[in-house]
Amino acid sequence: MSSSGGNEIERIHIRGLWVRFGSVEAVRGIDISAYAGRATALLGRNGAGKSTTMRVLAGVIPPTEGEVVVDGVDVRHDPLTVKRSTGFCPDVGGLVPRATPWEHLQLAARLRRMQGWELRAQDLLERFDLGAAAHRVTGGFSHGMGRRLSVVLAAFHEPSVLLLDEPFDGVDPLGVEATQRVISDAKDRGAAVLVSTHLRDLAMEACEDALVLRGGSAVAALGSEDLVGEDGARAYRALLD
Ligand SMILES: Nc1ncnc2c1ncn2[C@@H]1O[C@H](COP(=O)(O)OP(=O)(O)OP(=O)(O)O)[C@@H](O)[C@H]1O
Repeated sequence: MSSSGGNEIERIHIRGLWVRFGSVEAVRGIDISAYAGRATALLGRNGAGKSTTMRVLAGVIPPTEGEVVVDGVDVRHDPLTVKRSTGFCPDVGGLVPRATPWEHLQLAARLRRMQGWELRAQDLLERFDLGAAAHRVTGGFSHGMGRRLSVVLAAFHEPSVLLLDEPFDGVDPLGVEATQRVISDAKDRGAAVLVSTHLRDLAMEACEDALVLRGGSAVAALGSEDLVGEDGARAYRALLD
């Protein structure tokens, strides 16, 4: 962990990140700083490099080049610690079709040696309206139910870095509200939150900062007030062209 010019704790520190898949340059030299108690929106068109950046931060794929430090740990040196300390809601997948939400939470608790996890698990499932489905296999879940469970799993162990990739996609208003509360609770306990989404208005409600990616590069770092409402929509559109 390092500190910004003020007294903020920098929980995500990316400098000169490049990710290549063969000849495809998914991420082309981006820098990101994200701080304790703040949420940052990662915006950009399809293929801009948002999910790839999230996966690197979660320790799922290695950076091709560049420095990526998550809560003081270099992902290149210790991806396992990074995996444990982050909470990651991937844009797709991540759920075991033959397991129930309760079994997912049980496994997550065992892997992290969490004590007294049951009450928190129950509370999160209720908040996300998944209480009645707690013992149903996820293979039969609707898209929105799967999204909501993925957010629950990411937030469950109260990580210091919460990474939510398209958490609002196909989620109903109650699920959106529960997700906004998870983001705000995470900020209150000092986590840094990164939210990748196409839903600019929802992102601006949850986030203080925004980073716009285009073709794997960062084209703007803004405060959320710059991207709100119709003026914000126009400003955002201009950044995408
Ligand atoms: N495993 C992979 N192998 C090859 N190319 C990949 C792989 N993952 C991502 N890419 C490519 O990298 C680029 C960035 O993809 P990425 O998924 O990061 O974009 P995104 O901004 O999350 O897009 P979306 O909004 O559609 O989810 C795209 O051109 C994509 O095809």
